[in-house]
Amino acid sequence: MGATAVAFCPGHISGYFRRIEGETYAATGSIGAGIVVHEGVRAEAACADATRVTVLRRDRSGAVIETMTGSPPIEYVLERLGVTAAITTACRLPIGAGFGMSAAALLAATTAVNSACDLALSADEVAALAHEAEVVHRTGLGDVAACRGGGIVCRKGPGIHAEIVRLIDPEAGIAAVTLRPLSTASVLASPERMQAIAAAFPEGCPGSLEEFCRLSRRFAEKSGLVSPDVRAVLDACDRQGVPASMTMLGNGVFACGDGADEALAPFGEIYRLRCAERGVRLLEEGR
Ligand SMILES: Nc1ncnc2c1ncn2[C@@H]1O[C@H](COP(=O)(O)OP(=O)(O)OP(=O)(O)O)[C@@H](O)[C@H]1O
Ligand SMILES: CC(C)(CO)[C@@H](O)C(=O)[O-]
Repeated sequence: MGATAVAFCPGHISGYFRRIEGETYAATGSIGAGIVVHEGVRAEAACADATRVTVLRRDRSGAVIETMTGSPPIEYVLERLGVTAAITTACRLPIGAGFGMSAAALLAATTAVNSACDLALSADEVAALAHEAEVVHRTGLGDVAACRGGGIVCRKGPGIHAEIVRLIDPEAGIAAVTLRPLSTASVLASPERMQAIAAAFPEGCPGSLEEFCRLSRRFAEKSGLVSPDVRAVLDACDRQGVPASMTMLGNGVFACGDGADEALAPFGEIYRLRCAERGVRLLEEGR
């Protein structure tokens, strides 16, 4: 085992997006809006003789509830860097539920490996690699760009260098539930779905959490992505006058403002999330 490092990256709930296809990975991604949330992925890395990635899910109290081995996008980054490392990621939010866990895991793991293995990559180089891995593995398009910082974000171009408007509002809180996982790759690989998504894209950036919820809902309705079980949750929110939309891309719902908890309570475990003020960061370095 070599040196170790720990990094954290917040998650990101995408409310609406449009894919942008470029000539390179860097020019490929999405535009759209989302909210960076205070919960995310913590990654611990140690430079080692062989690569091993362990993925942990924890419950509210911190106890491990699921352990998985391997993460193709993270392994891709290590290969591109020509290093081997032992990496453990841990998150409380579910994977495949539209909380951007793949991007958060990639940014946190790459940041930790950069330090543990003394690679001296810049923050831009770390993010470019994480973004490339997302595009190659179809696990996301705009989440890496979003969770480099905090806020309610509006991405105006694809990739990590495009303009991003960030509305940092620590008071902005949402509640979310997830019904079952939805593979991001399965949606991104479907030309019909991508066409409906492109046609549903609303112009403009949200000026508030409330507007973000409203634009997201308009997009969700037009996109054809709302499944019957997501519809039942949205109907319940509508009946109670709580703005809500679908987590992109997961079979889940996020609801904004007063009454959000009560509206979502019958449908499963509620994740109470605050708008994050900061993005990915290194937490610890050890020799
Ligand atoms: N916490 C994590 N640690 C390591 N790898 C992860 C983690 N979360 C996701 N991944 C990798 O990303 C793959 C696909 O994730 P997927 O894009 O479906 O989920 P997500 O990013 O949580 O959801 P979404 O993109 O809809 O927000 C997983 O199979 C895994 O390889
Ligand atoms: C494609 C996507 C919805 C998956 O989470 C997200 O990466 C985005 O908004 O580009």
